Amino acid sequence: MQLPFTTLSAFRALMTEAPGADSAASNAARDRNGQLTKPPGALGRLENLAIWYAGWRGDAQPQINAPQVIIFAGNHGVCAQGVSAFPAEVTAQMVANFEHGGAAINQLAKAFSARMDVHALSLDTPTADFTQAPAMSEAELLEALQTGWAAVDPQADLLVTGEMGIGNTTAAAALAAALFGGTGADWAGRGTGVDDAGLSRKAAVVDAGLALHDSADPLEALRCLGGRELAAMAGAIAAARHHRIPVILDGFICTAAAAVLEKTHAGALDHSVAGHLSAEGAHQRLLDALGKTPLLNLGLRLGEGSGAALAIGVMKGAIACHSGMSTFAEAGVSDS
Ligand SMILES: O=C(O)c1ccc[n+]([C@@H]2O[C@H](COP(=O)([O-])O)[C@@H](O)[C@H]2O)c1
Ligand SMILES: Cc1cc2nc[nH]c2cc1C
Repeated sequence: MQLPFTTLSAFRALMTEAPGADSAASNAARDRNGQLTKPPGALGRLENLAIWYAGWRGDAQPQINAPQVIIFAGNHGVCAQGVSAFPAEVTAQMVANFEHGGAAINQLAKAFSARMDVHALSLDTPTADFTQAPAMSEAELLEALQTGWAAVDPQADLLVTGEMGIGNTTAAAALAAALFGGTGADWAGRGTGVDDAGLSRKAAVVDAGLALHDSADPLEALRCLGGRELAAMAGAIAAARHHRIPVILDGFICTAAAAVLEKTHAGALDHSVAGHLSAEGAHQRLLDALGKTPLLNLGLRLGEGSGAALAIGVMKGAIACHSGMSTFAEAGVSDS
């Protein structure tokens, strides 16, 4: 596949040139929504979701036939600081589990008839410990962005990006702090389940990373504090915008990765909806900073795209109603 960018500056430029929604399609969808056999507004958020989706697809009466779930995996040097309840080997072990169909996301993707792809990014070469050095070189960041971009099927009509990476809630917390301000204590959470001492350690590790790196530029923050799977998610979400594929964001790590795009170019996440609110403490703060309201709040803190995959069902429901319902005139129902 021919990639549209081979440098970080070309990636930045692509973001500024990215297409917007088709306002004729969203206006026609809004008009159709007003004629469907229900009291005005009775389908709640489903109504605006359908109009939003129609705008991005350029079709006032769209279908969802080809959702894609992509899981990116990466390893993190910052695990050396004792920031996770699990050992780093679990990342590769879970990739094998994804490949054999045994993880939660395999079942959720199947339940909503989504294609699922798994991309492990250089698991044998973890990123550098960001308390000591930038997590990635520019070349490594570029490669991960490109992997993410190329992973998106241009024919998909809905995208979920998920991740697997022991230690990545620490990377995501550091990234969120660099993008939105605040300290480690504001953004660190329990991840896979660290105890109180682990939580304080994570906050201090984030503060050490913030003190070491000049991360005023969002892509530079991603390079210094993030990780390969975060960069790949950012690349995939940017590619989805390029192809006008709506995106459902997953939990804390996915949202932090996506936030890099929004901070690089305001409006870059207009094609994205927050699938769920993770139980990871700072996810609400992150969604607030992005102005996104999650579709679901089920107490999940798994990652691997699970909350977003569940929200495929909500999106499918919204589109089934919008595109399949009869209008008052068609059904012979009195509209007032
Ligand atoms: O998506 C979330 O909000 C989320 C919250 C807590 C943990 N996780 C998952 O757990 C792993 C990171 O946790 P940790 O404790 O190793 O930083 C990683 O594989 C994530 O997919 C994910
Ligand atoms: C077992 C396990 C499964 C996961 N899936 C996503 N992150 C995870 C972290 C752990 C530890």
